[in-house]
Amino acid sequence: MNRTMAFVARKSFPYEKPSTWFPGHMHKTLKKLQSLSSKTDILVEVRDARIPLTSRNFAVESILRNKNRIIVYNKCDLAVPCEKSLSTFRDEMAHLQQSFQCMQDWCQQSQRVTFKTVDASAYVSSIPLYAKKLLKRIRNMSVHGLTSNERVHVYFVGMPNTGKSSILNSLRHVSLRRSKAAITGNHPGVTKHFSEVVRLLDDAEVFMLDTPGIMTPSIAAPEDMLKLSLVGCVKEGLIDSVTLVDYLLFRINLVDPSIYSKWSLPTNDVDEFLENVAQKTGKLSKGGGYNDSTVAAYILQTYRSGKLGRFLLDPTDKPSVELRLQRELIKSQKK
Ligand SMILES: Nc1nc2c(ncn2[C@@H]2O[C@H](COP(=O)(O)OP(=O)(O)OP(=O)(O)O)[C@@H](O)[C@H]2O)c(=O)[nH]1
Repeated sequence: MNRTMAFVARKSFPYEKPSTWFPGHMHKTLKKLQSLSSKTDILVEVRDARIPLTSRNFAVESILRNKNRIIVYNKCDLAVPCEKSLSTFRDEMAHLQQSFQCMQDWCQQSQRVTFKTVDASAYVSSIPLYAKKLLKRIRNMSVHGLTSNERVHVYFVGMPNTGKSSILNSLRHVSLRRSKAAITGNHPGVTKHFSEVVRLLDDAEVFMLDTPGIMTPSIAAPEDMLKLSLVGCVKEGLIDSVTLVDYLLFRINLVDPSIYSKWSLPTNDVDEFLENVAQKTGKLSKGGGYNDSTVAAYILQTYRSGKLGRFLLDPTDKPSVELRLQRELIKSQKK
């Protein structure tokens, strides 16, 4: 039997560090979001489609629950390989939404709080069709809540680097043909303050605001930090890059080890993997050594640009989702 056929992937990845990343500007943002009171405001919550559960910020759930909310699963181009799987993804997200709804119904009965309609959609910020659909949703929601000259503010909220500013820019471009209003960047924490108010519609008083990305003050499970770091929601360097590549290797092996066949035979050994990648990409020194951080950074960059498999890092089956929501509930009650 050859090595590829005999390969057995690891079943678990032990990781116990319960750290989070919650600098001062996130704390301020959380407080400011808490003070928003207008009934007509709309919150567009941007999540990363690769981690639909982990990029759900349970710390802001209590803030968002009385608001008109649209959930956007952005970066679908990095999470699902083709249009066919996009429709499966949409079904999975609809199912997820039902689970969230069940939890909300439970909270509603036990804690006497109310939730407004939540609308969820898949998104890719560079595709105008998605922007047009989102624009239509926002228009319907705003016009519904408007009286004469009342203003509607649309806030873009979510974890760092999920694409909030990019979505704001794409909407503005599609609606008004205007150029970028928000600064974007390929690392987390680019937006540090609430942005200026910018117009979204020219025939109604609907305006948009970008807000800084916020993480949760504590995390529901230690593995969350690995996932958030892998997709780039967390500051670079917080988790060692070789550990991240090891986790990525673990996750790819569960999906399909042939994803990295151009570099290496299937392996569970991160050192062997790094060495093979270094060799195949010309990163070995004359003496045969390699810099593991440089090779790890290259692998992470390849994954983040969608060139190393497109798959979800969160399980979306019913028992996993329920377990996840229970954990979140316990965490948010402990605060
Ligand atoms: N592949 C892909 N990349 C995207 C998408 N949307 C945004 N990006 C990229 O993701 C990175 C982060 O985008 P931003 O719009 O700055 O994200 P943000 O949520 O405003 O970031 P913070 O300021 O950290 O809160 C940028 O490099 C964007 O080009 C998408 O749909 N697909």
